[in-house]
Amino acid sequence: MRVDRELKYTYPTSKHTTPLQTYTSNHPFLPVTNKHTCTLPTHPPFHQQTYTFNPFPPPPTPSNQKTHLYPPPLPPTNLHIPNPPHTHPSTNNLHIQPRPTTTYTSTPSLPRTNNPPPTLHPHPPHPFHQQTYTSNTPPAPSRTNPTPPHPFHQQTHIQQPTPPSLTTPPTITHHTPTPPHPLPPKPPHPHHAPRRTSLEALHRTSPHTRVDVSHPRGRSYTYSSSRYSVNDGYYLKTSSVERCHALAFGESWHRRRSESDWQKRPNSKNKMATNPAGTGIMENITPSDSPPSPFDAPTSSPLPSVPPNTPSTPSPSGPPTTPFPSSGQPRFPSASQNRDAKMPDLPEMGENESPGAQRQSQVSSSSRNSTLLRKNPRSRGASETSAGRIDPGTAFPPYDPRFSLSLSVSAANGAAASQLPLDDDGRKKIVVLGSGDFGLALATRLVQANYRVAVGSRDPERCRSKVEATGGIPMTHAEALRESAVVVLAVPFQHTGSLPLSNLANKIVIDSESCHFDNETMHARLVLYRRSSNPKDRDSSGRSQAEHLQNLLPTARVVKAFNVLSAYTLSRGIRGSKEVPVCGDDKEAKQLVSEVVKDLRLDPTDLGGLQSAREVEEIPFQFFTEWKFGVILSTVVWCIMFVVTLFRSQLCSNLENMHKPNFTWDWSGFDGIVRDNVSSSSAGAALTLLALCYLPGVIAAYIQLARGTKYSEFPLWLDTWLKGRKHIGILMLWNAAIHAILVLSYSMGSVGLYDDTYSWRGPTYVACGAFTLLLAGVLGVASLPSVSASMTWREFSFVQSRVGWLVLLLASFHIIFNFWDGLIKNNFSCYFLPSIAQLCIVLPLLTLVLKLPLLTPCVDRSLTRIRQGYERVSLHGLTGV
Ligand SMILES: NC(=O)C1=CN([C@@H]2O[C@H](COP(=O)(O)OP(=O)(O)OC[C@H]3O[C@@H](n4cnc5c(N)ncnc54)[C@H](OP(=O)(O)O)[C@@H]3O)[C@@H](O)[C@H]2O)C=CC1
Ligand SMILES: [Cu+2]
Repeated sequence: MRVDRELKYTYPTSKHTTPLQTYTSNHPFLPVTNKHTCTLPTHPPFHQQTYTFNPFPPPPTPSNQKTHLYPPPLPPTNLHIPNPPHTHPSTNNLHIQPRPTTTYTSTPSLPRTNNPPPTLHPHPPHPFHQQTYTSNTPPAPSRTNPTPPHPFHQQTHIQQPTPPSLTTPPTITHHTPTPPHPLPPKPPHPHHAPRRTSLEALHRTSPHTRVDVSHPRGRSYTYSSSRYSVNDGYYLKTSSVERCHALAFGESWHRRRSESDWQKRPNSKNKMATNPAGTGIMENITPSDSPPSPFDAPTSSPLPSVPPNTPSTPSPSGPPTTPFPSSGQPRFPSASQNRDAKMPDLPEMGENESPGAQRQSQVSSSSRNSTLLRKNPRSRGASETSAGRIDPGTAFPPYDPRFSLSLSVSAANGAAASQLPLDDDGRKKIVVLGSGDFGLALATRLVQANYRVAVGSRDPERCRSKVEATGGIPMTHAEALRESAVVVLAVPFQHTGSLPLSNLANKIVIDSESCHFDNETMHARLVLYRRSSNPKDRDSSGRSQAEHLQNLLPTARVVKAFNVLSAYTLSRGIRGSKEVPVCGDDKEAKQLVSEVVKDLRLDPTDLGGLQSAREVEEIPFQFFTEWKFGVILSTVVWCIMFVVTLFRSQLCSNLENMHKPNFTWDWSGFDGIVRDNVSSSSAGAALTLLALCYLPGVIAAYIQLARGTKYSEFPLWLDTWLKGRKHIGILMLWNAAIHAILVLSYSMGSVGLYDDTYSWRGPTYVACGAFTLLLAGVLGVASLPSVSASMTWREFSFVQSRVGWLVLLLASFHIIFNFWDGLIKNNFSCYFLPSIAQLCIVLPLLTLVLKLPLLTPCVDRSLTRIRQGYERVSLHGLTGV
């Protein structure tokens, strides 16, 4: 008796869009038992499959001789056996024969188990029974071109991908069938969906790929070392990656800030959408740029998917992505990623225009750096390519939104770093040129890290004592350069020409210079660099010193590093970790320098190519760049409040009486300026700033809902606003604290809390104020990088979003209960100026009112889907399904 057996595995690949994928293979199983488990030894447990065997094994025939030791790559989540002749009409099944058939369909709605699938047919199929395998995909080929079936094995193969072989991992092909139903398929319940982390999927598709994951929040160094090894790859726990909306290949989830930026990386999105193994699994790795927001429904599948049939190339009409750096997070010409990766993108990593392989190597770097790179609004080109993605729903965004996720991937088979030469004692040898403050401080740290440091000087005898005090060895430049192939330049750039440059040929030269020490020169250079909005001009006029050095030393491999440190902190010993951006065009040299940085107990951050040095060199000279927006905003708000209180409390009474005879200026009211005006101005400013923390997220949500996609750019003002929320929040806390302190110190006695006029409102509003202050403090503390780094993403999101909204509500009640009557009434005195309570309650109420519709289930669901990558109308011209 011969039975041809086919197993058909159908499973959903995408939550919203997907056509079911069907894998069919012939398995002449042995009839040992009717239960057998095959496990792929090199894969995670979810590969375990259970097979049920037909008791009637077919003898090998020419058409049926393939032996598969391993099951197909993706296991059936369930085998669902409908009554053979009746299949649901909506599945577009093809029935060749109405005779007894065995139909295997996996349905996402059934719980996935490891139990053996049910017997293939309630009755053992007759060997000659024709078996028909149905698929949810249109079976046109089999209808039009039916291969004459073997007389004993009449079969209809609606889809027959290449069966898995023993040696090469099977590939999964994507089919883009007509959607069987006009409505998108219901997303599988998260518990039923196959649980694969993004990195597991990545690991499966590219098992020899190394994945570095850093935490989406906080400075990258916090998590830069968190790697979890699995087999020969790396993966991170589900929660970490999925919650962060991990990104594939560390790129492409960045938001594109401008057309020119987009043009710099025309293939970035393609890189994300097409995975190297061609398996399509990568679609589970979502380029979702925004971290989970308050609107992210917990019911969403852990891995939001991108519609597979959505072209990944953007429309030529404009930059398609959302504002985020997602993070997330990329401004560098080399780095992108993700997010943007934002991020984002990470979500917004450094993005470089450099194409191809160089770009790949930069990808890993770009994600990383971001914390150190403050966005300079004036230098949009290269720097802004790394735009981070921000979660509009979280009031205090991560320390650097470009870090919403930094996920970098680099090929593990890349060249290994060359080794530093060792001395007889096994110490690594390195050269420091220059015996100035920085050279000596660096030498000290290197010696502490068990390096043999040759300090090159124009006059070794003169600096001998200083150098020897560090543990270094004073030498002439030429002597020192014979010591090692790795040289740190600790000589001011303008004196580089007096060094024996020919001796630097073929060496790895670490340029530690930030900017010219000469203020005038430095200023000139920065102006030159920032003046032009055209990246081309900047390339020609604003080249970094590291690039100049590379031009000067064409055979050397220049790496920029250490410039963000100061001699002072180096010599005193840095507590904890410190991020040190490293950039250079030579990957191997960069890797080696990174090792040196690590040896000094610092955290190297790969920023990609040497061009990134343009921004790296400016880092030490940035001056509260990120705070600018928040400080200006809060100052303006506070001043408005103060002027209003000044008029209403002090000026108006005088101004209105000025025309009266015998008018004399009444100064009595001015006594309370510090006590009352400052207190109420601070209170009003605090409440307004709190609303301003949450308002942009609400506006962003409406924009996303209106556009039906998150892959479109927010207006610049909104983008700036979103990114400034953290600082606005901290300044809000500052104002609230001032108000609380002043009220407690001066006003408590005069408030009359327990007057009859206040009745229950007195204690209530005070309690609201107290809780507001307390919870606002929690918000502020949770936004500290060290604190947020210790929280999970969900905890962080909960605090910044849910608790934040609660604070806004309590603060509004604090005002409402206090000024119960005065909120509505206005006696229109004092030039129609509103009272401070009326003024400061407007924005909170507006924000709360706008937020309410977003909480309704249908709107919430739509928004959640959009933020998971669903596009109602794709930017690429296709309609999302
Ligand atoms: N100071 C700091 O905190 C930091 C400095 N840096 C960078 O490190 C570099 C050195 O800084 P720093 O040590 O503070 O500077 P210093 O002026 O203290 O030292 C510079 C050293 O360079 C050598 N030098 C000076 N003039 C010449 C010349 N004409 N030809 C050859 N060598 C010369 C001298 O060493 P000798 O007499 O032995 O030849 C001198 O000690 C700079 O590029 C700076 O940007 C980077 C980060 C922090
Ligand atoms: Cu108050």
